[in-house]
Amino acid sequence: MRNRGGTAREQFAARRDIVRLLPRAGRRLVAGLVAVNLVLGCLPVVFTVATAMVLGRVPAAVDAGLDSGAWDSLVTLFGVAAGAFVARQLISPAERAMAELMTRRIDGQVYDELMAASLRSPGLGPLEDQQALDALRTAAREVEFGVQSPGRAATGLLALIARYTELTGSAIAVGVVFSWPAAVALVATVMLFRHGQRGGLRRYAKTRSLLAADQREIDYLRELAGGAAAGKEIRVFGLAGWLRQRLRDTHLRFLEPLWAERRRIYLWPFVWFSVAGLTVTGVVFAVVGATAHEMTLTGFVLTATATLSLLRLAEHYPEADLPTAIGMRAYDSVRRFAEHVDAHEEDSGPVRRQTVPEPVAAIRFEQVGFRYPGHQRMIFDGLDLTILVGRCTAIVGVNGAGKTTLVKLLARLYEPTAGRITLDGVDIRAFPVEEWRARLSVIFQDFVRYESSVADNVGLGAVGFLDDRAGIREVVDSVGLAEVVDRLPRGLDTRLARHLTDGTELSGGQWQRVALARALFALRHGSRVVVLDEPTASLDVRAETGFFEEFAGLAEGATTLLISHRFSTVRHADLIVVLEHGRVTEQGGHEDLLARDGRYAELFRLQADRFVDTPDTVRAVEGAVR
Ligand SMILES: Nc1ncnc2c1ncn2[C@@H]1O[C@H](COP(=O)(O)OP(=O)(O)OP(=O)(O)O)[C@@H](O)[C@H]1O
Repeated sequence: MRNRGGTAREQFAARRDIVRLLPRAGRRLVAGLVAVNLVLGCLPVVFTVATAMVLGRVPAAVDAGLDSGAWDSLVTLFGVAAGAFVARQLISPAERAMAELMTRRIDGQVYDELMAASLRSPGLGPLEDQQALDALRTAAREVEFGVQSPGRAATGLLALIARYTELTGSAIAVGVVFSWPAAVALVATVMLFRHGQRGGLRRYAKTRSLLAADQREIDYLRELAGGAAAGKEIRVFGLAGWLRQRLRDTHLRFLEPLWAERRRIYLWPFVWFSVAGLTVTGVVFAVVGATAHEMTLTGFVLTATATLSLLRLAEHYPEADLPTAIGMRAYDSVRRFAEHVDAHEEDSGPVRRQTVPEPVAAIRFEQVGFRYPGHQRMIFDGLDLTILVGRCTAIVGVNGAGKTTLVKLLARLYEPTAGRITLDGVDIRAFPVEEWRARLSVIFQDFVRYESSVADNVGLGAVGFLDDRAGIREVVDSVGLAEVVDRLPRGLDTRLARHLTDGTELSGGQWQRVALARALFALRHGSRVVVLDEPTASLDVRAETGFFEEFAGLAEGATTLLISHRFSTVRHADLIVVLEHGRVTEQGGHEDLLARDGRYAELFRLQADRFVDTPDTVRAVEGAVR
């Protein structure tokens, strides 16, 4: 991770990075904000000088009377001071509006960059890599809410122009009318104090970044407490108290180091500033007092007010200090995330551009080895598996055997760490990943329930054909959803989300049929291989019994990979493969495997027994009821 903020060189690099972001806001806006900040920096100096001159000239003007030139010049100077004051009041809101616009433009582009990096990744690697996820979440949170974002860092940097212009102007005033050494001493005091304070802020920023994991846990717990997803279980299990306590503990763990750091930032600079500031002011005023008889009234007033203005500039600049200290961390995170994505991309080897041929014989896993990034455990080790084209292959295995992982490898969401997967002898890495995926239609166990219309939920199986309404209608009817859809208030256009106006919610089984329809729709539009991960998990017994015949009819001719715990679902498959300990341990037809009396037969009988009323099971159930 880049460590911003330690040495002067790193601070310079951080500033340079902010400057590089500025052109994203548009040259005219940047030039406008620079000009406005320069003016905002000059106006207080003009006000101070004009006021001092007004005060210095009052005695002479009073002596000379209302019709005198001295009185006129007094009125003119008063007009200048008042003008400077009013102009500042008017220009400040304009500066804030321009700064808002700049923040939005820069953050918008940085967010786009982040999303592009996130979606650019062909695989899931970066989204399951803990460090990459940390970077993604930090970046997304800051940029999305624009609190301490890169956009704020950019506007904060420009706001410094106003502060330092005022500082320079006030120092010049003190130097010209009083003493250059005093001006230098005052500026040095101001800068020293600023340095100390910014050091504190940098430490604060660092502490904050070290607490990213706690911040993530807070986000998660908040989502859990406020979201509908966990709402049922929290209420049924009475988890509200546990959740509140955990939120409180995590919050405290997160906030306590921050509070401590904040105390250090506010307390010690305040003490040092008081000591140093009072000493320098005391010395300046002592010298002013001693030489007052040699000074004009204007010089005296100007020295006093400019000195006080200068010292006021040693304070914390809320519009600039925190945003420049923290804002770029989000941008660093965007870059770190993009680097992770690129690193994962390199892992998947060079992209070759061979066109995916029409499958003829088989897809083969050849001596495939795989472990998840960042994990040591081999999920597959020397896996050989053949998926025959045009046939239905079923994969069975206990929980955690690697069935879903196998699908992820097939869809190239991950690449094997050893061996290869081939289509008719060609390594699938030779095909452009998006072209390969267009030939696959995968419905995962946790398929996505898009908060969109029924038509979209089906049509997203082949996004280029979303306007094929007739095709969507046909697959919806073929999976037995016709009646359900006809009863919906807006038919196919009903949105499937209860919280949306006119939206509705489907049952688990109905959703599963929607997912099946999505797979079938993909098949109509160019996909050749259908993969269904637990397709009957939410179907009722009647629907499950008929599932295989129905689906086989609908997906006629397609290569099907079926993953299920339910043996009643897989028993009709052409080939059943038992996956265990990262390898294929048995394969064959249902009857074959039963006759072999191995693992498949054992698991099949175990499941079948649950549905057969043997005297033993009847006795057991009756005993349990009594
Ligand atoms: N993203 C991941 N990162 C690390 N390990 C993972 C990841 N996903 C799965 N695993 C591990 O890989 C193994 C295989 O998981 P997989 O989901 O493929 O099993 P499965 O056979 O589909 O299980 P189930 O029948 O329960 O759905 C498990 O031990 C799991 O802990």
